Amino acid sequence: MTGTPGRSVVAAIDQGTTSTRCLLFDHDGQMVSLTQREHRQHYPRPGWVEHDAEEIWRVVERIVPEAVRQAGLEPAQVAGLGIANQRETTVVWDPATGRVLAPAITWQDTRADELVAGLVADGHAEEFRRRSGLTPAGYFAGPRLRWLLDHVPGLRERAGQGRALFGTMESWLIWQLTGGPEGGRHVTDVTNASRTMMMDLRTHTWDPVLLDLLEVPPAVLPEIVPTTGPFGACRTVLPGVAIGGAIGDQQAALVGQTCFAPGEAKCTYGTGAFVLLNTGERIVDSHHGLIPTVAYHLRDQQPVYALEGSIAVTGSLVQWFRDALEMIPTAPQIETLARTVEDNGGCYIVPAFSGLYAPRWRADARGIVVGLTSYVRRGHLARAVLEATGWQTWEVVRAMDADSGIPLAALKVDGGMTANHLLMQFVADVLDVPVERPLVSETVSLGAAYAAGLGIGFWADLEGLRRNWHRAARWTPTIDPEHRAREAANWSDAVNRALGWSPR
Ligand SMILES: Nc1ncnc2c1ncn2[C@@H]1O[C@H](COP(=O)(O)OP(=O)(O)O)[C@@H](O)[C@H]1O
Ligand SMILES: O=P(O)(O)OC[C@H](O)CO
Repeated sequence: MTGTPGRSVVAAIDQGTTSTRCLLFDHDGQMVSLTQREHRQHYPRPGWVEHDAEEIWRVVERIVPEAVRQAGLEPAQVAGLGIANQRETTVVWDPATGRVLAPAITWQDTRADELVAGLVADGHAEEFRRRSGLTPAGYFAGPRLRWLLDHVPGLRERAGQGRALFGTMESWLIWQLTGGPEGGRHVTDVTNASRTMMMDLRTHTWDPVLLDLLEVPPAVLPEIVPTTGPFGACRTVLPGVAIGGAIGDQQAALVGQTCFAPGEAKCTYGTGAFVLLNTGERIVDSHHGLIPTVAYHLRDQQPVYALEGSIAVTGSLVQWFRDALEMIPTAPQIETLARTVEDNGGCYIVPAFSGLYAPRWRADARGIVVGLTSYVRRGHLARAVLEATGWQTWEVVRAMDADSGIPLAALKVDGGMTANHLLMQFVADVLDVPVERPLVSETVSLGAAYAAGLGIGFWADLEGLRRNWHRAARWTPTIDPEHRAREAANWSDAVNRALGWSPR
C-alpha cells in the first residue's frame, strides 16, 4: 500500500446538477461516509436554468466537514481531496470579494443558442471544430461566458481589468477552498476546459483565435492544469489537505468505472445521460455528432481522450413526469407504473426540452408525444418515458460505432436511473450488448477520489484500481431482433417529427 501513514481516506466532492455530495473512500475504494445536500434550481424564463454558485459553496462548506465527522475522523486523517463537477456551468465572480457577479448559467440552459447560430452563420463552425474539437453549441461554457459579458452591466470592462474571474464549478470551488480573496488559486482542470469551445484540444491551452471569435478577454480565464493539478492545499473546510485532483463528472465516472483501456465505455444516467468511450491517446474526429473530449490527464503522462455522446434529458424526463404531470409520487415508482402494461401502446416521447443534444444537435427541436390514441394509459406513457432514455442511448452508441470503428462490446452503467431494472433491460435490448452495474454506484465520486489519490500517491497506478471494480448487476439482451428493428424505426420517425419546431 502507498499513501501517508495515518491518512487513511480520500475525500471526494461530487458537485452535481441537482445536489452536492461528499464521500470518503478507503484504499480499497470502499465508501466510508456520505453526506449530500440539494441546492435550488432557478428557471427565470423558458429555456433558462440557473444556479446560485454561492449557495453551492455554502453547501460544500457544510457537507465536507460533516462527512469527515461522520466517519469519526479528523481533517488531518484525510490524505487528499478530489472534486468532480457538473460541467459547462458557467460562473463569474469578483476576486476582491468572492461574490458572484451573476447567476451561474447551467449546462441545460439554452440562452446562448442564438449567439452560436450567429457564429455558425458567419462561417466559423469549422474553425471551432478544428481547434477545440467541438461542433459549436450553446451547451458549452464559452458561449455562456460571452452571453454574460454581453449582458451583465459592467462585466466586460471588469473582465478586461482582471476584476472578474470566470470558471466552471470546479474552478470556483478550488478558488474558494484555496483561500478565496486571500490568494485563492484560479485554475481549471483540462477535462473541464475541454468543454468551453475555447481550448485547443491538442495543446491544452486557451486558443487566441477562438477567444477572439467569442470576444473573451484572456484576463478572465483560469490557468489550465492536468486532472491531477497542481491545485494547492485547502485553506478552509479541510485546512492543510491537498486538492489532488479535479475532473468533470462524466470523465470522473469513466475513471470510477475503471474504463482505462481504449474501447471501454460507460454511461451515467442522471439528469441527463452521458456515454463516454475511451479512445486512448487518439482524438477521434466525429462525423456523427459526438464530442471528442479529454478523458483525463495524469501529470507527467500522456493525456487520454474519449468520445462522448451527451444526452440532455433522461432522468429529468422522469422528474417532469413526476412533478409537472404528477403521474407518479416518486421517481422509482415509474417502474411499477410501467410494469402495469406489456408495451408502450404505440406511444413515443421525444424529450427535446433543450433541443436535442448528441448525436443530432438540433436547437430547433422541441419535445413531442406521438402515437396517442384512446387506448393509451398512464402505464404506456411511463414506458415511453423510460424507452426515450434507451433509444437516445442507442442513437449515441450507433454514432460511436461509426466514428470509432470499435463496436461496443459491453456498457458499464451508473447513476440514479440504473436502479430501474426495466430500463436497464431495455438498454441491453436496444444496444444488443450486456449492460453492467458496479457494486459502488457512486462512480463519479469514486473517479474524483481516484484522480486525487493518484495525484498525491495514495494509489500507485490505474491498473491497480481495476481490482476495486466488482459487478453488482448484469442485463443481457433478450429482445426479438425484428421487434427491435421495428421499434427503432418508429423511434427515428418520432424524432424526425420533433425537429424544426418554431412556434410563432
Ligand atoms: N428508479 C428510477 N427510475 C427512473 N429514474 C430514476 C429512478 N431513480 C432516480 N431516477 C432519476 O435519476 C435522476 C437522479 O440521478 P442522479 O444520478 O442523482 O442525478 P444527478 O447526478 O444528475 O443529479 C433523477 O432525474 C431521477 O428522476
Ligand atoms: O451533474 P450531472 O450528473 O447531471 O452531469 C452534468 C454534466 O456534467 C453536464 O455536461
